[in-house]
Amino acid sequence: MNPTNESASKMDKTILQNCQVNLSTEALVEIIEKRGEGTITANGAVSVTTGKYTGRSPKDKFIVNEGEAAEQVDWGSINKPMDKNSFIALYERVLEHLRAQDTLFRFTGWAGADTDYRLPIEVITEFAWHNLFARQLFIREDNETAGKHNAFTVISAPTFKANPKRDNTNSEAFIIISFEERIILIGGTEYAGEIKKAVFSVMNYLLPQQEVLPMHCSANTGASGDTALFFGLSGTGKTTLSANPDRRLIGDDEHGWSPNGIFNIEGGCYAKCVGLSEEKEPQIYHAIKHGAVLENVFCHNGMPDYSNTERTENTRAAYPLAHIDNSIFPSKGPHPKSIIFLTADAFGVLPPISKLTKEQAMYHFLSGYTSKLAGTERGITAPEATFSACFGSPFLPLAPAVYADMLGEKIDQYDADVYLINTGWIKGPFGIGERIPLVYTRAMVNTVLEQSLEGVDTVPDDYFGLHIPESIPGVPSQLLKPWESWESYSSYQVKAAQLAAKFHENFRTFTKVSEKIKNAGPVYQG
Ligand SMILES: Nc1ncnc2c1ncn2[C@@H]1O[C@H](COP(=O)(O)OP(=O)(O)O)[C@@H](O)[C@H]1O
Ligand SMILES: C=C(OP(=O)(O)O)C(=O)O
Ligand SMILES: [Mn+2]
Repeated sequence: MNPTNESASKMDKTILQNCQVNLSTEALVEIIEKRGEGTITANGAVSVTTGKYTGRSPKDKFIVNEGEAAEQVDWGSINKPMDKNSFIALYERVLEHLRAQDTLFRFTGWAGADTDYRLPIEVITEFAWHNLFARQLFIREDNETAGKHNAFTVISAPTFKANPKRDNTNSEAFIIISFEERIILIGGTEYAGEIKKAVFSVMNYLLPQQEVLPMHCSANTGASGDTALFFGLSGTGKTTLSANPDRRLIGDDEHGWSPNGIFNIEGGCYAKCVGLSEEKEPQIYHAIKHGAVLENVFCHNGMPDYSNTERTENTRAAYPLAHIDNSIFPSKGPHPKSIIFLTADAFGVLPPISKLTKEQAMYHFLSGYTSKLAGTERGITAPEATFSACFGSPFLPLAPAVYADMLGEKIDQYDADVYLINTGWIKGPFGIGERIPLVYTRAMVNTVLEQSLEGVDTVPDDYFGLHIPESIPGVPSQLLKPWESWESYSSYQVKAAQLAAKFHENFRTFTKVSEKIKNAGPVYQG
């Protein structure tokens, strides 16, 4: 069976005949320019804007309440149900809309770099640039056609606007997953991040059925095959910190952990561009070239201006892994030795680095304390403290405990060390000032990855019960102990107590967790 063939698709003939399939990067770039969808910047990338939706729109996301999913999904404010009839009616309307287009684009490929666990996907888009995005972000066809059946179909119809009253959506935008029909239906929004994160949500449902842990993390590996994972909610540094000239990149955002090791779900990266500079992030800076897609980046005379946040703070660059010179293909790696939880603390009280015990690791994974950064979700305009279970709750169709239990077993089985690294804000003389400088975070990460923290003395922290290393080469010691940046210990105490209370309050929702894990939270009880 030829995977690009119509027989591999569930889509109707009229639509398939209207699709240009798996066009080359060059052909897509040419079409994008010709159709006026985007312009070519001085560095050769395609530059597009996405109108009103410049970040994900979690309120517009639904899962169809049907079949097995009805039982399995952890329904609530994140996983909102849509009834099957509403879904089918809206799907038919979107198909009608697609049939009326002059041309459509179809990408066929895979999610999952491990051939044992990959999911066949097809992405049908109205816009050529969304197709280029899919080509760069997912895994392209190879000559193997084995397993290429029952593909999950992603439909991106941004110019179709829903009518909430008629269609039972929340707004004109919608992101709807049907596990039974194997369809992701996206409309009303042009933000390409919805496409990749919806596929990730699907993998978060399907992989645990195969005993594989899906993870919202980046991954890289050192010369000796020492793999590291970097978990973190959007904007905490997964992409930035996994790009490291001394280590090989596996992937920047979504991975599976199987009995074979780690595999990337994707074939490309989606980097935040705000404040991007050649000096601080050279690999990402140079990955933005012909074939890359820039989203909502302001350009002056064709020159990208990464400092401009006029359209959004959530400016993005999508490029294939091959644009990073030391990336691994196929993107797989051995079982991890080091696991880093990235958090961006906006209170200025969490230490920039601490080593976690096994119980603390479970506690912090379930808590997922961090800040939502401006722009990645609609309505977020300043850093906002949040608890996002497993550092990725918007993408988890199942209960957090499912993923946490799997992680705990794997940490035990492969004896991985777990660290909490805070890439958030530190107290300055005039308040919660700047973000911890990237050079220092990189120094901390490198120390962890070189296993150089073994045997280093630690200082306990009075509020969170964390173990803080006394010193790290290249990092001012004062920075390691957050209270030393405050004008007085008592002013630090006020904020630390507030945050500890938030941790406890949030953790009350995890009723089934063992006492040992419950007790691994902040030592300060209020
Ligand atoms: N200390 C730091 N550690 C990591 N990232 C930082 C730090 N300070 C500033 N940043 C910036 O924060 C952003 C992190 O975003 P990114 O790596 O894309 O996050 P993620 O991949 O987790 O969504 C980048 O724009 C990076 O330049
Ligand atoms: C693309 C996104 O995630 P991340 O910032 O984790 O790459 C997103 O949250 O829209
Ligand atoms: Mn990222």
